[in-house]
Amino acid sequence: MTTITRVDARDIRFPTSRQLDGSDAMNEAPDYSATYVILHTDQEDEGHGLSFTIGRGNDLCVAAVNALAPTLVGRKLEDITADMGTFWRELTSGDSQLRWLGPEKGVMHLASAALVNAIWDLWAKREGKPIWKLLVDMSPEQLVRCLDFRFVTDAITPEEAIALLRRKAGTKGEREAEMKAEGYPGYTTSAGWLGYSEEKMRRLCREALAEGWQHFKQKVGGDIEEDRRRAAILREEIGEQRTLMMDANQMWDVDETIVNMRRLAEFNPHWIEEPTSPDDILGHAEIRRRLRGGLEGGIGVATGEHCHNRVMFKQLLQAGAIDFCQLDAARLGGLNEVIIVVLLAAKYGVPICPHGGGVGLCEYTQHISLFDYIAVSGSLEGRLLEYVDHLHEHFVDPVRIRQGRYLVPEAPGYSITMKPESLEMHRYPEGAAWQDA
Ligand SMILES: C[C@H](O)[C@@H](O)[C@@H](O)[C@H](O)C(=O)O
Ligand SMILES: [Mg+2]
Repeated sequence: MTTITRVDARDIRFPTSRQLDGSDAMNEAPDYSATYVILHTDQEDEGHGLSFTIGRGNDLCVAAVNALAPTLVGRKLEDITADMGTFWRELTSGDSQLRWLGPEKGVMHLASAALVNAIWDLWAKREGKPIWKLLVDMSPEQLVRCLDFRFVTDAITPEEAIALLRRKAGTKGEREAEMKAEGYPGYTTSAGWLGYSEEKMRRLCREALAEGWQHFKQKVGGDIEEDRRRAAILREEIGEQRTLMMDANQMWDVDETIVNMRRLAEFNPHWIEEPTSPDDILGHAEIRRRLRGGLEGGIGVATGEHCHNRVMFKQLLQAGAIDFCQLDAARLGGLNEVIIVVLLAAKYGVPICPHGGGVGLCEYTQHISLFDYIAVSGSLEGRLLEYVDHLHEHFVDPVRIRQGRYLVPEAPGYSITMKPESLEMHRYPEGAAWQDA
C-alpha cells in the first residue's frame, strides 16, 4: 500500500511575454505558467501534475490546490484507484463550502485538474506504463468505473459508454501498432502568434515546412485588414493545399464573427476557433449554421480550451454547435472528466482536436488523442493534435515529433514531470529566471 503523505504545490512561471510567444488577440502577452503539483508518498515514487495559467493569478490556483490537498493527504493510492469515480466526485464536490467557489469551473477546477492528473501520473508510474497505455489496457468496465457521470446521463450512460468502448476493443492492438509505427497527426500554431512580425512568421513557416508540417494555425481577432494581410502571408508561405486554421480567442460577438469570417473566407480556413464567448453554446450553434460548418465549402467551428466542464461540452454537442472538440487536459477537472468528454464526442460523431497552446499541454494531450484513436473512436478523420514549439526542454519526457506527427510516448506516467532545475529556476517570484525582470 502507498500512502500520500504530502502535497507540494508550486508557482512556476516562464517569461514568455518577452518574446510574445503564445500571444493572441485576447491574451496579448502571456507568461506561460504552471500550478505544479508533486504528490509525495511513503514509498519512493512521486506523482506530478500541472494546470496551465498565463501568469498573474497562478498564485490563486496554488492556494486552491492547498485548499483541496486535505482530501488526498493520508489516503492510500490503491483505495483511490480502485474507485476513481467516487474519488473524483469527492475531490470536486466533497467539500460543499469549497464547491461553492466553482462549481466545477474556474480556479477551483484548474486546481482539481492538477491534483487529479498527479494521481494518474503516480498510478501509471506504479504500473510502469505511459498513461495512454494504462487506459487502453483497461477493460471497458474498469475504465467506466473511473468516471463520474453525474449531470451527463441524459447524453451518455455508463452502460452506453461500455458499449461504445466494446465496439473497438477487439481491434485495439492493430491501432496501437499503427501509432507506434507512424505517430499521431498534428498541426502547428508556432508560426501564427499575433505578436510575431511578418519576417518572423515567414521564417517560422519555412522552418515548419522543412520539418514536415502540413497544417498551420493563425491568430486572428485584431484589426480585420491586418488579419487578412497575415492570412495572405501565411497562404503565400504554405500554399493552397495545406490546411490553415484561424483562432479568434473569443474576440467577437456572434454577428461580428459572420462579418469577419466572410472577409477571411477567401483564405479557405479549415475552422474558426473560439470565435465568441466560450460559454455561449447557442451562439456557437448559430455561427456554425451561418458559416455552414460541416457542409461542403463551409467553415468549421472549433472551441473547448475554455470549456470548463463536461456539462458544457454535453450541451455544445447536443446543440450541434461544434465541428471540432478542443478539450483541454487541465481546464476540465483532469483525466477522469476528459475521458467522459472523449466518450461524449465519439457518441456525437465530433472529432477531438485537444488544445495544446500552453506549457505541458502537448505533453498531456498526446496521451488523450492516442487513447481516443486506439480505444474509443478508432478514427483519425478530422483529428489533428495541436503542437506549439515552446518549453518542451523543461520536461523529463518531452513530446517527440517527426514529420508533423507525434511519436508515441514510452516512459511511464503522464509525461508531465519537469526537471528539478527547471522548477527551481522558474519558481515565482524567487527563481533565477525572474531576477532580472
Ligand atoms: C494564450 C495562449 O497562448 C492561447 O493563445 C493558446 O492557448 C491558443 O488559444 C491555442 O489555441 O493554442
Ligand atoms: Mg486557441
